[in-house]
Amino acid sequence: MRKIVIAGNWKMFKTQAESAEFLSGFLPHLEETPSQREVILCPPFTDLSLISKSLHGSRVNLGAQNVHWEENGAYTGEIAAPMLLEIGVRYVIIGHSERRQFFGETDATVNLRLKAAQKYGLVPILCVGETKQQRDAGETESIISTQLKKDLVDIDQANLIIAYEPIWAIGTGDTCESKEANRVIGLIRSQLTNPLVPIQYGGSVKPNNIDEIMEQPEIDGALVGGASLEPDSFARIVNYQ
Ligand SMILES: O=C(CO)COP(=O)(O)O
Repeated sequence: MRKIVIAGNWKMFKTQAESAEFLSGFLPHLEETPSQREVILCPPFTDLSLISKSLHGSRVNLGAQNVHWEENGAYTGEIAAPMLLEIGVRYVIIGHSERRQFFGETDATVNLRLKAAQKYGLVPILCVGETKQQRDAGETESIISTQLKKDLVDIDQANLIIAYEPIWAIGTGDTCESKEANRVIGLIRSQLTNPLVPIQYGGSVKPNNIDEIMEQPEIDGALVGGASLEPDSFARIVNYQ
């Protein structure tokens, strides 16, 4: 049985005060959440320490939005895995399209980050996906296949989550049709050596489409951006039927 994993990626949103307010609204909803569902919050680095303390004893796990590949060093602005582990982080998003698009992330650096995360015992959430232009040109399969081939060199698939995030569906309200997301996720799975890797869908996941998305047999969860910022909305997603 593959695990169901629902993660909120807060991107560059929420101060500490705002994240504390979120938790007080969100945590009580988790009493209704089926116990085998994994729930993860990935706030900005500056919120991690405070949220980690507030989550103590709760069933929510903590994730970061990036990690550097060295243990420490002269890398201004970067964060290393031991720093995350010490404050209770267990997961880390790697290769998000916003990192690839705006911060020069390449398949080579994604691979280095994945290796470092696993070396220190963090479970990476690897993001892959195509642009609108690539989809229109019929390149979806080849783009994703290349990303997987390059990103997953020497990666242990027993400790890995993948998120299929079509770039054109992120933050646009233009969700990928659930059957199409299911098809692409099936293709991703066919390229993996471990059939148990959870594969999430991400891109305009909302309370009104989560049920349909989670009905698809290949989809093992969601990586949620905008709709994870508001307690009731994220609770509705986590507690999908
Ligand atoms: O990028 C995403 C999650 O990592 C998706 O963002 P939205 O849910 O805001 O479209």
